[in-house]
Amino acid sequence: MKKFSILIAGGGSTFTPGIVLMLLDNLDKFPIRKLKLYDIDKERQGIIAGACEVILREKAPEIEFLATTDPEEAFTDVDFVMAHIRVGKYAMRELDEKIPLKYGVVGQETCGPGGIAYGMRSIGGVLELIDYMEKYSPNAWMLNYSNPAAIVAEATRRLRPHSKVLNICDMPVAIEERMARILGLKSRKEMTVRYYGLNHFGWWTDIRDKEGNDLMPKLKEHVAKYGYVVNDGGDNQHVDASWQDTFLKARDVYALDPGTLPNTYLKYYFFPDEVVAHSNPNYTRANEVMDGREKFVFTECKKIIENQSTEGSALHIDEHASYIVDLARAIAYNTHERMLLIVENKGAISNFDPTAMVEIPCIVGSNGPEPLSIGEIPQFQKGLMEQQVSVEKLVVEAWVTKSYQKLWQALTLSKTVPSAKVAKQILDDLIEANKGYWPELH
Ligand SMILES: NC(=O)c1ccc[n+]([C@@H]2O[C@H](COP(=O)([O-])OP(=O)(O)OC[C@H]3O[C@@H](n4cnc5c(N)ncnc54)[C@H](O)[C@@H]3O)[C@@H](O)[C@H]2O)c1
Ligand SMILES: O=P(O)(O)OC[C@H]1O[C@H](O[C@H]2[C@H](O)[C@@H](O)[C@@H](O)O[C@@H]2CO)[C@H](O)[C@@H](O)[C@@H]1O
Ligand SMILES: [Mn+2]
Repeated sequence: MKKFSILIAGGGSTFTPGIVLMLLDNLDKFPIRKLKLYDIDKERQGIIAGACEVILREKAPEIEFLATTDPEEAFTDVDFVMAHIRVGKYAMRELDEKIPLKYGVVGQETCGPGGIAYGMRSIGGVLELIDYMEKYSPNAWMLNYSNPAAIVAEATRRLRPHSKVLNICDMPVAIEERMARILGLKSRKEMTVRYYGLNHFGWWTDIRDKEGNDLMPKLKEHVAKYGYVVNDGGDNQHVDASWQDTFLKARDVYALDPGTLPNTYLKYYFFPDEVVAHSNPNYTRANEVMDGREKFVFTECKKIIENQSTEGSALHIDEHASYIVDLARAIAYNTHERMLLIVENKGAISNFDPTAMVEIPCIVGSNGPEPLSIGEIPQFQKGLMEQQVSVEKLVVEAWVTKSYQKLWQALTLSKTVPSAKVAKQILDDLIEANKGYWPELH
């Protein structure tokens, strides 16, 4: 069996140890000969890498391991690049969230002005990774889950149309795991789903078991009462109260269109006033993550380094992330797995912009994804998606042409922003905050 060489780009990510543990747990399905980490922050990556080195020594000493900030060393002899970079790190996420809140607007990592600001930072970073990959390992595939995935995907479509990049998000995976729990199934893989939308902006229209039985009625009954909150508390990644609020709020999001089941992120577009009212402008999700996941992961990694052992470590396998192995296997072994990916519409949603990057089921094989046909979508979803996809396209246009005007239009068009005046105030603050990260706009 062929063994693969994997590069994790954004090696210093809080998700890296969980993903490495997950990869090691799946070696029988996806054998690895080399595992490399790449980041531009040597110090941050060094802590994660120090722990990963110990983990590998204990669990799979045969795998060659390397952490580097040198692109050539990182990207040479690689089969898959797993990309999860956060350009500007949590310090900039904090500003993305706090600046809009100053003006009474949703402050969120990937939605509204925060997502737009993050997009303007991420495009260059992700394109750079693609270029390194194509220079040093032209046969490799990039599995990209760097956010904001919608804007990044539009940028890759427009600026690197022939690159082997697959854009994917794990929010539907996390929700489907909850659905499986609600239904009493062992795994989300017992369900076959139909879903469409944009990234962090979509709906399930049909969910069946392998015999073809309709599972939507039971799920709807649950979601109408409890959203996606599950009795057993769910998974270990979403214990924070803010995530529980989001899963519960799906109940109200669902009420808007009881014919479908919604992605949790729609709450930021349907209930922005409530989201703002419940936000603390001085302590946002970025602060929660820095005080929670980041502190936890880095403390645990430092302990492992100090002890040169994982004994007693609280780091856990990121089981959610096994969708990444499914995706890599689909390419490597031509499995034809059915997965939700962010791909160019090209008529799959027949009454929607063919050039939009949409999140829909695809059959994935060695040649990449083959999107399934969705057909016509209703007026409500179509209207929402047209507005949102225009925001995403305008951001990429603004980045390419360095246009202040286009970015102002993007902010004004976002459903989360009340007026052009507020859009301009937020934009001017964001420009100041993002100096050195965004292209200079004129
Ligand atoms: N698509 C999804 O569903 C999904 C799910 C979870 C996380 N994510 C994304 O994964 C990423 C990592 O999240 P995190 O919370 O662990 O962030 P993090 O800040 O802990 O890690 C990101 C790392 O990226 C590095 N980085 C920044 N710019 C870089 C560049 N140009 N080249 C190489 N490395 C660079 C940083 O130095 C940092 O170490 C984010 O983009 C996040 O939004 C996506
Ligand atoms: O606020 P954060 O940084 O905790 O989460 C933001 C991300 O939320 C989603 O990812 C979840 C994912 O759904 C879950 O399976 C697990 O891996 O945790 C992730 C982080 O909580 C979303 O899909 C991402 O795009 C966001 O970045
Ligand atoms: Mn996501």
